[in-house]
Amino acid sequence: MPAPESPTRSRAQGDWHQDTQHLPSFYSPRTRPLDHPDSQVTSNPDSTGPVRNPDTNINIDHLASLSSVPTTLRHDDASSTVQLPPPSLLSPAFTPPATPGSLTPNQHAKQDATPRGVPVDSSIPSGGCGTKRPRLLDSLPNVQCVVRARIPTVTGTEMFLHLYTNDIDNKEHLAIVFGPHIRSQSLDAPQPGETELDRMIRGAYTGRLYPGRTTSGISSAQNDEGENSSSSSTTTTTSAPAEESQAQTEPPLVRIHSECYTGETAWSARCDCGEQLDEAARLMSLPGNTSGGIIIYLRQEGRGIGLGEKLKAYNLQDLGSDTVEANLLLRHPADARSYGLATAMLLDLGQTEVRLLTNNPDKIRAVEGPNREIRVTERVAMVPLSWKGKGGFRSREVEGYLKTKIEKMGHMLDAAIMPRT
Ligand SMILES: Nc1nc2c(ncn2[C@@H]2O[C@H](COP(=O)(O)OP(=O)(O)OP(=O)(O)O)[C@@H](O)[C@H]2O)c(=O)[nH]1
Repeated sequence: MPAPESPTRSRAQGDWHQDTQHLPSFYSPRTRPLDHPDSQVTSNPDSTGPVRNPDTNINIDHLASLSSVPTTLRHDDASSTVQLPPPSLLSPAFTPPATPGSLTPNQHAKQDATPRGVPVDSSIPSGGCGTKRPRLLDSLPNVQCVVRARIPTVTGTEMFLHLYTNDIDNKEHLAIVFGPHIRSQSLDAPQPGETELDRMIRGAYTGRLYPGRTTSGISSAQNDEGENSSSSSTTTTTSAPAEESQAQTEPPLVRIHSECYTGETAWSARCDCGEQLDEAARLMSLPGNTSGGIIIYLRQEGRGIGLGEKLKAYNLQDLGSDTVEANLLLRHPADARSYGLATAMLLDLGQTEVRLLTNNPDKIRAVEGPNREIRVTERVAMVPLSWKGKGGFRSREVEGYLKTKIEKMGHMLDAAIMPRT
């Protein structure tokens, strides 16, 4: 949310700077072979052959030993020889820098201007989304918004928090909605036998609640028809007031965000997740952004491996692996996430075109759905604030994390604009 500067996040910058001045800006921790004396990681004792990651069929032992081979580079402006991260067996092909969507726009003309995006088209190879095809489900999951509530934020902006259930997991996924015109069809659908108070309690009302309000503002015609009422999004009519049904001039800004307890709650400087969440909310709240915004907050902690496994991955990172290698060493895919729920939630919120805040090409294609139910018309890059000289934080860990995302996961961020130490 247009969240205030976290004191702890700011403090990390100073501490880090003292500790890491000697490191090159693109420093990325290297792995050690699994049999390194300092390593706590052991190769599979029961196995006589090489250990392979089930998803990638990559020989993990081989990967670890390859990663210890140094590559050297001499900076033009530095006299010391420094080591680059290891070459990767996993790197997807880079998007050529000149293709649409591959640029990293990092200048905003005015503080309150809407963020600049670049057009993308996932249907063509040169469309700025790489060439990898994510695995998609044949059909989208069913989602239901069960409750929504107004949340005034500490910066004065208001948003509506929508809580969803679905038919593929039992987690509470969220949509954080900025702007009064974006409404959930499944929430607004009248439910059999409910009263006006019931509707207001679950958030299916127009405008604002106030003490003594007695009607939800949404037509109860279908409700009155009794038994035939359904929560299906397609059969509902609502009577939203004029300001809520105003036409959108352009697609809303959308961020598909995956849960990160460490980065969002525990002040971690290992990743930029907390900053990205704050920045997405700030951009969506800018006065110049009249098309509103949606943060789809998916409960796929640790790129889908869960918090416990992510913490193990952090220990492996402290032992020298990068973020991809750590996942593979734990026998997980580099990225275990899916985005079908996000697609279904966006459709429920009435969106078929979005401007997506991301650097991740996989996300663009995946959120569009198996039949391109949604179209990502623009990509708005999430450039770390410290790269733009606009605050944020720096740490050796986050720079290694971002560098690995660029080099191994095809993230569309221009490493050349990463500030040097
Ligand atoms: N396994 C693992 N997960 C991590 C690590 N650091 C952060 N994460 C998780 O990575 C996810 C961050 O994903 P997003 O914020 O959606 O970002 P992204 O897919 O990297 O792409 P962007 O849209 O460009 O930000 C969260 O689920 C974090 O918990 C790590 O070192 N290992």
